[in-house]
Amino acid sequence: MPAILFSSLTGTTTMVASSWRCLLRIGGGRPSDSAAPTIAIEGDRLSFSLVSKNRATVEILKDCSLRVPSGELWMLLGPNGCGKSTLLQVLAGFLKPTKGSFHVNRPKSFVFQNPDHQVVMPTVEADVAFGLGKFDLALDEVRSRVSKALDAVGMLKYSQRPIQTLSGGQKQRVAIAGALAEESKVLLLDELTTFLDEYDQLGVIEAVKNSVPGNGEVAALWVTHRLEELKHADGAFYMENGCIVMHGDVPSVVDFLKRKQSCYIQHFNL
Ligand SMILES: Nc1ncnc2c1ncn2[C@@H]1O[C@H](COP(=O)(O)OP(=O)(O)OP(=O)(O)O)[C@@H](O)[C@H]1O
Repeated sequence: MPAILFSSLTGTTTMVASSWRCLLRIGGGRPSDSAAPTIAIEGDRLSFSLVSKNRATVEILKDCSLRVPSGELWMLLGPNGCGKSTLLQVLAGFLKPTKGSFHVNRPKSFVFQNPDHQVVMPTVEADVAFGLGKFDLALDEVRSRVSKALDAVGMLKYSQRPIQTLSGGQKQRVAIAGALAEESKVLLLDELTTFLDEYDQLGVIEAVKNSVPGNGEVAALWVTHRLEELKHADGAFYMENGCIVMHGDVPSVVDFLKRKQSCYIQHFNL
């Protein structure tokens, strides 16, 4: 653990925060030396069910198949309650699918919706360095990774700032920087902009776009209900009632959604 960065912490704080952070950065082992496959996220006929209190089986995901290539940002769209977050949690490994299989390149990181659930350390720099403690890196390497990651999300000039003075969007960007510092190959992003104002939304979108450079190894799957964010993606999946009913490049998905909207308007004679 980089002692200089964490000198203000007590051992107790570090231990508690460390076990908590395991939830965010999943499988943070060293990246594999083998060449990364072209597909970073792959799900094959994933289903997920729960048994309700009255012992009825509730199907939340039904036969969901998806593929996200390395170097691309894809969005997962759909109405409230259609299963987007559940699918993301299955891909993160938080939930075990009832049927189907999946592969997600590692290390993979999950960034939660609430910015206050992302950050655990007193300063920006310490928070980004936090997950690197397990790698036994030289201090120069830690510093270099932290600076590079903060630069990618546009937060380098805030490196010494106390975390609690940041806006929600800035906290999200610090969380993304933490994942990049660990050289995460996959970012699973759950409705990052829900609690943010317009300015912070744009900052987070820019941060994600910089983190997923076109020909790079990092892929991201972003759950959103904001259609205006679609224009930043390389492609999207559209879900309804637990199923992926459409996927494709952004123009095809936009066209599909416009046609859906106009059918709806005609149906209800609006
Ligand atoms: N633990 C649970 N017990 C019972 N039902 C659940 C549970 N988790 C999710 N659900 C149900 O599964 C469905 C899908 O939930 P999920 O949160 O994945 O949807 P979502 O598309 O992400 O919704 P939103 O856009 O509102 O966040 C919802 O109907 C939800 O109520």
